[in-house]
Amino acid sequence: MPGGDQEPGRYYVGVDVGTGSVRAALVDQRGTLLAFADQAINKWEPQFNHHEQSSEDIWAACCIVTKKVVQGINLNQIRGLGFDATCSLVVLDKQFRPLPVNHEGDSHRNIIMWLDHRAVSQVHRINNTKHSVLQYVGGVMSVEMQAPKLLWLKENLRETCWDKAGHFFDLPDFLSWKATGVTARSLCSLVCKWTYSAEKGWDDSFWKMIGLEDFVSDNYSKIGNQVLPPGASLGNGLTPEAARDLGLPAGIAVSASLIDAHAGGLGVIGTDVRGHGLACEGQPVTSRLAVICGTSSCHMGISKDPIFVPGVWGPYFSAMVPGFWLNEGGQSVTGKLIDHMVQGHAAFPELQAKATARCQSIYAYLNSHLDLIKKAQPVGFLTVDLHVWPDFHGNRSPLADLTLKGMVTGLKLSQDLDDLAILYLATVQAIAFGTRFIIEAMEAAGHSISTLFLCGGLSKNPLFVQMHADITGGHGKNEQSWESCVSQTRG
Ligand SMILES: Nc1ncnc2c1ncn2[C@@H]1O[C@H](COP(=O)(O)OP(=O)(O)O)[C@@H](O)[C@H]1O
Ligand SMILES: O=C(CO)[C@H](O)[C@H](O)COP(=O)(O)O
Repeated sequence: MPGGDQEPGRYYVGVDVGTGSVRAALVDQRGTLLAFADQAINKWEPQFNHHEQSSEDIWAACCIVTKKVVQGINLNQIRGLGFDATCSLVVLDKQFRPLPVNHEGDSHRNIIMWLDHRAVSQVHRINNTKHSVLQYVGGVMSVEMQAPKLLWLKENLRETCWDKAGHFFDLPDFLSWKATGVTARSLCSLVCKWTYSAEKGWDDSFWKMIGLEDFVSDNYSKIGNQVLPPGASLGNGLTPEAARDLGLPAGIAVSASLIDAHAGGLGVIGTDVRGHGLACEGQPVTSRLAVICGTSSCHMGISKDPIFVPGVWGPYFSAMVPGFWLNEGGQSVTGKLIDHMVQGHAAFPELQAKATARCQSIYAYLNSHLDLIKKAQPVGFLTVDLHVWPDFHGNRSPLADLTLKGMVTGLKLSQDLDDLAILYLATVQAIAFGTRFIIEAMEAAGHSISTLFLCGGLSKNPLFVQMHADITGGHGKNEQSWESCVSQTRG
């Protein structure tokens, strides 16, 4: 029986909502993974830089994967359920029905996704205020945070959305509300994406200064005036309605949520490394950097005292590890960029056909193709005259410049599979240099990092992991002192 020694098994269900899919895991009381399921979710891009999703669609996917992982177990032994998700903005009316976040008036699409860059004018105006809350987001607010998106809705969809809205949720908090009926928000989402302070709460002057005084006058009821630490038990647990949807018994404990990157960071940063000869063994946990790499990459470093890193989000108190400050560096597109480069190349159909013939993923095929063409030289040398600048969706950290664009130099007229493989390698290397750039900024501000812990979909790619180890390893230090571990807690 899963989970069992002599004592009856106790089970826990975790639901992870990424950008491209929803995953559920069933674990026992020791954290052993017993079952896993995933389900793709829909995304819409009605205009360039507008990215939308549907909260109903995402909830339905959560129900499908949860039902799958609990198949065949005694449901009465399930003790808890928790959610993490991307920090996308969910909009509901006063009766908790979806509202459109688009000009088409399609209320099914009621989520502005985290990577949506529609609120450029709004975020420039917010940054021009130089308000003191901006110190806690790296000095510059990102267009991917919630305040500029809310202002965009007020300025662009006043009648169809803003005036009717009753609730604006971060997606992780939407999911815990949907499961329990409790509208309390997680400290994780409010601190990291909404300018809430763990110590001082909301800052009225910020919302008034940016033209969203509406929230102050109704005591923040639409964006959250009850805040709980991640992991806190919500209300009376799973409601009968949500229990029916998910195929679980009513009343199971449901915890306040985490943002997906923070759940991944929490999952890997405390890893027991004894006996692996890693640089961080016996060192404080603050010498570790969790890198959560999926559609994007998030670089999570913690400290005992607040550290202000220009262009790196935070410091956020208790937003990931209780009692520690968090700095969060990030690259807005990494997995998405690799997919974009590979799928857009003229040799992509040939790659697909060859990978399928060998029953391999395209990335496993590309990695073995690079091994073949590198001959005796190290694989990294294949890109001596081909270089990629990876900011195709702006630079989240440490430049904090959403206007930046991508670049490729060194292109030739040929477009065969060798060219595709080398372009893929150059893209992976560029992303790894981006990580190094972020670490350098964090170290210049006071962090001291010796070991990277990778998780997420890209950590399944050995080339991605190796390039991160090689490229961050020489970073002004003893070459031997840097290492990368891979721990797959997600995806
Ligand atoms: N086995 C693999 N090898 C290489 N890349 C992978 C593999 N599995 C997933 N990926 C890449 O990881 C990214 C998705 O990671 P994931 O953690 O699922 O993302 P998200 O949480 O954003 O939905 C995609 O770009 C995908 O191509
Ligand atoms: O901003 C975030 C975390 O702070 C987003 O949730 C994240 O970048 C999207 O995550 P993923 O790449 O795993 O889908």
